Amino acid sequence: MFQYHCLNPIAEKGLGLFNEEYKKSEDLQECDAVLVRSAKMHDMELPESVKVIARAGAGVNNIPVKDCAEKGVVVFNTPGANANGVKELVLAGMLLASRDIVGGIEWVAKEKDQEDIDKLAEKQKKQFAGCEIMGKKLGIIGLGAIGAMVANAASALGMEVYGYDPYISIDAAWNLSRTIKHIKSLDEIYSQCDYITIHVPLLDSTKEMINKEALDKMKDGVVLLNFARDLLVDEDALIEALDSGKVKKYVTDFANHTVAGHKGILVTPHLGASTEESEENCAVMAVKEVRDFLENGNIKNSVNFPNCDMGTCVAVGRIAICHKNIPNMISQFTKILGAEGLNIADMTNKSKGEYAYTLIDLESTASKEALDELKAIEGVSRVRVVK
Ligand SMILES: NC(=O)c1ccc[n+]([C@@H]2O[C@H](COP(=O)([O-])OP(=O)(O)OC[C@H]3O[C@@H](n4cnc5c(N)ncnc54)[C@H](O)[C@@H]3O)[C@@H](O)[C@H]2O)c1
Ligand SMILES: O=C(O)CC[C@@H](O)C(=O)O
Repeated sequence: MFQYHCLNPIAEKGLGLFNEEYKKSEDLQECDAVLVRSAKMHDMELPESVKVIARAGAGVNNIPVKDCAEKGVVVFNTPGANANGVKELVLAGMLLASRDIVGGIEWVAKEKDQEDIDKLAEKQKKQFAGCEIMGKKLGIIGLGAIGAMVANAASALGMEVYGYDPYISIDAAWNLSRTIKHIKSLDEIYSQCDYITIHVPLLDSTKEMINKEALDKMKDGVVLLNFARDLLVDEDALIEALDSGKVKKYVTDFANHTVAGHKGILVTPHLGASTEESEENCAVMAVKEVRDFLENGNIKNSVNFPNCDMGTCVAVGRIAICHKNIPNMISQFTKILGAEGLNIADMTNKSKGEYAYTLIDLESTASKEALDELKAIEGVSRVRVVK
């Protein structure tokens, strides 16, 4: 029996995929798995029982990913599962920034009791007029799941799309429309584009990448959209650029005291992935990842351990070892198992950066002593009997 705990509400369509072998628990103690959306986990004390965290979403900046790797806790996310939801809101954001739709709707609501509201509307509407996005230049920073979808959709709407992503995956590149201009320098995006949208993860290297220097290089009257993370933008510098007229509108999905209520800023309350479809897609993917990991030891879409798949175990036993990616680990594992007369039926070892993962199928059951010896190897963070 496995236990899981949800730190945020997770769509029932996903949780329904847990079978009778799983129990939802109201507290973390004794849990094998944690499911999370945006809850901040950096200061959370995780019990030793937690082996896996699944982020039902893309960004993992709310999770101490490296600390988890050190403790042998595998962290998953759900790449692409909410990308369409975000893409649609980005398109809406561009339209809201281009036409004063919000101002117009608010005006009608305010004047609703005017007898001649229809005539008044025709007179007043010029104050809400705007511009079209067709023919405008859109710069996209980050062409992953969301950026690539935004690029293709904006291109289909007649925008001239400039894309910048020095680390683009082959899959994302294949999915991009041929109309997207491949841009190799951010300066070109800044100097050419009327709209700029950012779709990169929040990392030390991307924090405040949109700063005063970047803003100064942008075209006068640029519209900036941020549906990725607020800390990617130096929002004090942004406010200055807005107040000076350099930036026409800032559309952000992240409410905070700097942006909320400020003229020229449209703020949504982190709604990018808040659609029925995205919430369900993320929950379904997260639960499948957790189940395959807990039941088979397989890893797919982890952000701190490598992909590793040995299917369902048909041997007598399977053990999973989280460890450092350093020399001499496999030989130490096989020495301990060999000394106990355990024959290895199958084995996989994969690495990702500093960390590695080994799955070993055995023709007989490993003793507690052998497991303890494996755990005691320097660089091993967790040994788990999967079967
Ligand atoms: N508003 C929301 O509700 C919401 C929903 C989903 C994701 N997000 C945010 O959006 C981000 C992107 O999501 P995604 O699903 O597209 O992720 P993704 O991993 O598919 O794409 C990120 C892309 O950014 C690129 N990148 C990384 N560093 C870069 C840099 N310095 N310059 C240019 N490109 C760089 C990567 O190569 C990758 O292609 C997430 O990390 C998350 O923070 C927000
Ligand atoms: O769970 C959410 O609503 C937001 C998810 C989003 O920020 C993400 O990074 O995927």
